[in-house]
Amino acid sequence: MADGDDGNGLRNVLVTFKSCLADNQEILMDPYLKGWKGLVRFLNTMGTIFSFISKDAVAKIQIMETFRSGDQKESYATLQSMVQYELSNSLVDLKQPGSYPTSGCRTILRLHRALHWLQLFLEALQTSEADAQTSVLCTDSYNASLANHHAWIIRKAATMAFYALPTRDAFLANMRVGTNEEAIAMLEEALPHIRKVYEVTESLYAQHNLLELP
Ligand SMILES: CCCCCCCC/C=C\CCCCCCCC(=O)N[C@@H](COP(=O)(O)O)[C@H](O)/C=C/CCCCCCCCCCCCC
Repeated sequence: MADGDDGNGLRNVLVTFKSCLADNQEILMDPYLKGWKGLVRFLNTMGTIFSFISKDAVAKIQIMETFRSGDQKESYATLQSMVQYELSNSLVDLKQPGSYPTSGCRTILRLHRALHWLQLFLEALQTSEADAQTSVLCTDSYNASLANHHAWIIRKAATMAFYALPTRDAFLANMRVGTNEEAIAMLEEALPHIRKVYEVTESLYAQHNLLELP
């Protein structure tokens, strides 16, 4: 099984985000990346039309995994230690693209924005009516989050791909956590942890003026 999925469907993937938060409120890098890997694995079950999205996510996960296995791996143990290390060593392009196009801060910012999309999408899915269209839920969540940071061509391609999403029933079944009711209950359980990870990261990035990294 790939990381982030032990064969019991999306429950284990989403619950991974619960283990991101250390006792000192820092965000642990390894479970954060493990959660993303599980999400990408789930996305890959939706069809090749989503490949361009999963490839970008995989590339970003790999950048971070390389940091986590390199000389400075301890500096990348948490999002907080990464920010501290990269800023104090001037390893981040703060205003315009330059010498550090794949800094950890920049790379995590892209995943962080995508986590906001995920939060909004899961909230919409959880509260939606049985006849709701997943493509509409996904488009609305995307437009309220990630789309604001994407070029026109990416927005167009993403919005087109969303039309290929399965019906709400098929989507919930694909999560492999039991009945629709059980899947919705699982979302309710996982969402507070995803929200918390998003909020702590948002606050960390805001505190260091990192929310608009090029
Ligand atoms: C119970 C529901 C579970 C839902 C599970 C969803 C699984 C989603 C898995 C992965 C999400 C993909 C994360 C994409 C990260 C995108 C990062 C990004 O913004 N990259 C752009 C900017 O990067 P730089 O150029 O600055 O390096 C890049 O341009 C993007 C390229 C690809 C297109 C990204 C579109 C993102 C749409 C996200 C919605 C995914 C829809 C999944 C539908 C289930």
